[in-house]
Amino acid sequence: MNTTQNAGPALSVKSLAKSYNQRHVLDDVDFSVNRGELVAFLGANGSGKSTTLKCVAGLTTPDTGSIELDGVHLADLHGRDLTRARSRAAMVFQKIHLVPRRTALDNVCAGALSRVSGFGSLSPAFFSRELREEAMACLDRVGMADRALDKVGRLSGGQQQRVAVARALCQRASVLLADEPVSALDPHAAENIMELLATLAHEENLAVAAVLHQPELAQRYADRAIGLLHGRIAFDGPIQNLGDDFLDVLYSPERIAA
Ligand SMILES: Nc1ncnc2c1ncn2[C@@H]1O[C@H](COP(=O)(O)OP(=O)(O)OP(=O)(O)O)[C@@H](O)[C@H]1O
Repeated sequence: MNTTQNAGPALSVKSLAKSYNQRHVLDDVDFSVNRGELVAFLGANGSGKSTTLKCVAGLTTPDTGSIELDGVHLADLHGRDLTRARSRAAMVFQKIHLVPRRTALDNVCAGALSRVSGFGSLSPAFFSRELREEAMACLDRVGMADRALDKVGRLSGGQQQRVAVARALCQRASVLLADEPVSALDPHAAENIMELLATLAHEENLAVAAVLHQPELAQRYADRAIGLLHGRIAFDGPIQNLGDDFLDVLYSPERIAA
C-alpha cells in the first residue's frame, strides 16, 4: 500500500515541450495523474506518448516545462536528491527490461537500486534479507510468488510483464508509467495485465499512466483518457466521454498526415 500523504496529484506536468532536431514532438503538454487513477494515453504513432512518459521518467530531457512528483518539483533537485525523487515514478516497458538469466526475485530486488545505497549490481550477494522479503511481497501482489525462483527467461511474456510490475513496486514508486505494457501480449494476457494495473490503481492507490494502442482496453479498464495529436493534448477527460468522434480525431489518417 502506498502511504504517501501529499494531497495533490501524484504526477503533475505543466507546459512540457520537446523537440528533436528542431522538430516539435511535444508542445504545451499539461496533465496530472491522481492516486487511485488509471489514465490511458492514446494517440497515433508518433503523437508523442512515449516521449511524454520518458520526460517524466528522466529518460529524455524536455526543452521546457515542469514536472512534479508527489508535490516535489524535479527542476529544483540535483544529484542523489533528484534520483530519489525520480524513483517515485517507475517505468514498465513493452520490451520488458529484465535480466533473463536471473530469477524473478533477483530482478524484483533490483527495483530497489535507486533507493538503496550500497549495492551497484544485480548480484544476489548485495540483497539483504529484508529486501528479499519485500521483493517476495511485491511478487505476491502481482500473483507471481510461486515463480520467484524461476529464471525470467523461462517465463511467458505475460508473466515477465508481471515481474516487471513487481520490480516497479519494489522501487516503492507511487506513479507507474507503463509504455505499451500489453502490446507484445496475447489478448488474454493483455486483459490480465490491464486488470492488474487497474487493481494497483484502485486498491493500492497508485497513480498509473499507461500508453495503450487499444482504445477498447482503455475503455474497459481506464478511468480517464489523455489523447495526444501531433504532440498536443487533444482530449483529457473521463473515459466514458471518449466516444468514436474523439477516436476519429486521434486516429484518422488525414489528421495524422496533417
Ligand atoms: N530519440 C529520438 N530522436 C529523434 N526523434 C525522436 C526520438 N524519439 C522520438 N522521436 C520522434 O518523436 C515523435 C514522437 O515519438 P514518440 O515515440 O513519443 O511517439 P508515440 O506516440 O509514442 O509513438 P508510437 O505509438 O509509434 O510508439 C516521433 O516523430 C518520433 O520519430
